[in-house]
Amino acid sequence: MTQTLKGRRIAVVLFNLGGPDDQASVKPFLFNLFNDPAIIGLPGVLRTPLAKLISSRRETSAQANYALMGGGSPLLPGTRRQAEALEAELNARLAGDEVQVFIAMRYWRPFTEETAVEVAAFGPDEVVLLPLYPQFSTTTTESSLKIWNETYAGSGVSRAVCCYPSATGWVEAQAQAIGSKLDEAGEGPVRVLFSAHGIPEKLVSGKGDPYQEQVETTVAAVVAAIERDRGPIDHALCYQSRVGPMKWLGPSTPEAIAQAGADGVGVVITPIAFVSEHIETLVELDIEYGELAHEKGVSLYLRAPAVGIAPPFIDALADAAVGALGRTGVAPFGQGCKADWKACPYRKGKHAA
Ligand SMILES: C=CC1=C(C)c2cc3[nH]c(cc4nc(cc5[nH]c(cc1n2)c(C)c5CCC(=O)O)C(CCC(=O)O)=C4C)c(C)c3C=C
Ligand SMILES: [Fe+2]
Ligand SMILES: [Fe+2]
Repeated sequence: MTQTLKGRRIAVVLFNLGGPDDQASVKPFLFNLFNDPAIIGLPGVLRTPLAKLISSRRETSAQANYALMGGGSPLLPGTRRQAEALEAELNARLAGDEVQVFIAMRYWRPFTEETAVEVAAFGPDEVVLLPLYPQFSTTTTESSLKIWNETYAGSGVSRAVCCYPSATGWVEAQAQAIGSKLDEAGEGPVRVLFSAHGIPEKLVSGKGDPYQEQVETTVAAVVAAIERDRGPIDHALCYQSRVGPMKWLGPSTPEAIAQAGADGVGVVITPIAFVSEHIETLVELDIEYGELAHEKGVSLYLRAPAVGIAPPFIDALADAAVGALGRTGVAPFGQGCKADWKACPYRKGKHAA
């Protein structure tokens, strides 16, 4: 049902991971990440000392990687650009209402807890919780929404967007970015590698985390959009950024790059679970895996940019926010969906809105 009531104050909260803004904040950022029970599922008495240990051990190498991007993460500036574009789009679509878009980061500033206070001060009639993760994972979306639900004490009816793995604008933005790189690649044999951030396999098999299934949904939709325009493409899904000793989802992106070398095909690689540029794209995909591709004899290695503020993607976010505002009779997170997200009516093909 479409809302017709005008003059509402609408807060849209964008959730993302956050990243250190300078070299000094690398260690506390890593501590916050590894101290999250959604990342390390141990009781606090064990998790907190472990998080201290891991963040100390990783500090120097992580600082060196952030130094390659000027010292800190570009995630917040990129997210601010997305927030501005979305706010303009939503205020145009919902003329008569006042829409303000906020940013809530999980592990660094602006912290979700701080944003919850800011949103309360805005005094919204409606709150839309919109993760900048197209695919739901317990490690990302659920972790962010949990903190939000525990800390937000302001006004308004809150509705969460669970995920949007096959939303039209998201898929089109991906297909366009990859299509441009395929044009650049020219005539030789090329494989499109869809690289998603990995998670431990145990989260999928044990906890039923829907992330892998939703990443596969995105890949299938993007491949269909590309093939609609250009005919069949060679493609593979792989997972990057493994951390720690556990078995993660595979094949890993380094394995997929080595395979491309062995098969004698060039590579167009695209981040399929990130919507902006940050350490995982600018350092891991561009520098580390670029060097690996060279070592493995991959003759062509091109990387498609993250969708950022590509108009179809901003449209997809706006569609999701407007869809959530008009939602009645569907349990938002914090009620039915959070308690039992496997039963979420917005899972699978129904996430487009
Ligand atoms: C789809 C998005 C993401 C998932 C799923 C995810 C899971 C996950 N991540 C780690 C450990 C690290 N992630 C790090 C950086 C990082 N991760 C994401 C997104 C997802 N993570 C983003 C957007 C970023 C970039 C932040 C930035 O500063 O630019 C890092 C820090 C960087 C590094 O040292 O490599 C770690 C560590 C785990 C363990 C995990 C699932 C269990
Ligand atoms: Fe859901
Ligand atoms: Fe991560």
